[in-house]
Amino acid sequence: MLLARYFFHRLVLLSLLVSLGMGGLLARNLWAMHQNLLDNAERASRNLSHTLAVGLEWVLADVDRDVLQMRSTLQNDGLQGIDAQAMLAVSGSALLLLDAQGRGVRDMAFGQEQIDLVQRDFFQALQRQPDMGLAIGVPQVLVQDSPQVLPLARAWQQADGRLGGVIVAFVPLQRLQQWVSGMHMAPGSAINLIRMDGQVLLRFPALSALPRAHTLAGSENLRRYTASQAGVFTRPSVLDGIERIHSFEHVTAMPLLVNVVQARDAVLAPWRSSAWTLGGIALLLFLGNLGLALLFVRELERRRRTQKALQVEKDRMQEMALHDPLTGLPNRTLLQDRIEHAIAAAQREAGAIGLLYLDLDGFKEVNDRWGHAAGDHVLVHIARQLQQVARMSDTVCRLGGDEFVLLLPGCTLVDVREVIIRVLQACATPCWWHGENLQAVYGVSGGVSIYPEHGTSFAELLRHADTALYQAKEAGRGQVYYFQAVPSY
Ligand SMILES: Nc1nc2c(ncn2[C@@H]2O[C@H](COP(=O)(O)OP(=O)(O)OP(=O)(O)O)[C@@H](O)[C@H]2O)c(=O)[nH]1
Repeated sequence: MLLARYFFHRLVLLSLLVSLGMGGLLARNLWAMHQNLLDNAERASRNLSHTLAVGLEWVLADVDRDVLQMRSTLQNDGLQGIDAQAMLAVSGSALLLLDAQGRGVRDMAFGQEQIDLVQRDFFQALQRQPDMGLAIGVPQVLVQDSPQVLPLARAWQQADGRLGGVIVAFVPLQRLQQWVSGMHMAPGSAINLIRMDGQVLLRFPALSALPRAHTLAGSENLRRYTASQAGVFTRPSVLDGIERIHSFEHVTAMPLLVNVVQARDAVLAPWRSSAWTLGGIALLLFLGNLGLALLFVRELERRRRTQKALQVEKDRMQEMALHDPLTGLPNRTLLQDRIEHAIAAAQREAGAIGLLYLDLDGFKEVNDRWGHAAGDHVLVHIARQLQQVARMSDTVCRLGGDEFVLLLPGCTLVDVREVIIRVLQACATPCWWHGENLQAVYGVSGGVSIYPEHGTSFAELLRHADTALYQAKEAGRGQVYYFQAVPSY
């Protein structure tokens, strides 16, 4: 409950607000870092895929030029136009001429005329659709124990339009691999060479789990790859479902594209560790801040309580200093203060003040017969009676012992008579003590002085009222005298 009250203290709320502000700022910066990292990764991937696409185009277009050159010779001059020298590929790749049945007609690399490639994917594709242009096969081994090659093939047609055969160039895979082999790839990142139909031709670094005929055909990723010349997007990979940043670019004039994929998790790994560290520090600062604010508020509360207790004590002391502890009536000190204020007011307004000095008769006997407690009871009873007859502006005071004073501002010599009657009646009311009426034993005598007739100061008025009281007692008790010993009732 107390903690809940502390919690809603302005200081704590302020500290929460400051902490929230700082937290917001930190979150904003972390978010900016996060976005920067992704942007940088995208930019780096885009640059890399662009460089690779341009480089591949440069190499493969060279090879394709050789193929095109041979096709034009074949179509113009037929087979006899091909001599050994003419078949030397300028690009340095091996060239092979297949007849319409996929058998080797002439080759510059292997010197094998009996080679049969009818089952190879590129040959079958061209056989089905001779006008498809450049066909690119999956990396393959041409003859046993030779290194893997990437086939680039085109059909040539005879004068009558029939398929004359296929010219195929083999680009050693090693030649392509050596470009990328020096690159350092982060975990989960890869470079892929993909045919437009979705067939993955090459992947670096090679995945041991990569299926031989891994194809993206029919996937959303392939749809995006083929929808534009180049681009970047983030999606799970087809192969393993890991979320990756995909940057791709088409190899100009080839049914090929290059993509660079980076695992989003790996890209964000350094950010994540910074975020945890900064988040942890921010949380500690937040808790520290909150803790300090709570401690501070608790200290403030403690001081406030102490001050309140001190004030209560001070008020109590003041009350004790100005009031009678038995009856709670103002004491002599407060009476003096009130009279002086009343005199000042009366002087300003030419008003009057009555002072009625009362002393119980036979009070000692009450004490003697029934004990001090009974005496106290009588004193409290008289105090209450006097308070009841007094007006709001009057002051009933206990001077000490069995002496009471009534300060009656605005009360003239004429008015005081009525007050005296009421006071004497009030004091005559029964005062019961264990079934006995103590009032049968005591009575009351009084003396009156009036401002300004009988005095203009507290001391003078009190003294004269006391004198009148003395005279009343002398005259036989149970009566009230005005000063100058004129009996009033
Ligand atoms: N119970 C009680 N008695 C008190 C207190 N203060 C003074 N007294 C007693 O009050 C009495 C006052 O004395 P007196 O005024 O001579 O008593 P009295 O019998 O009224 O005499 P007269 O005034 O001459 O009629 C004394 O016995 C005091 O001890 C008090 O606070 N409580």
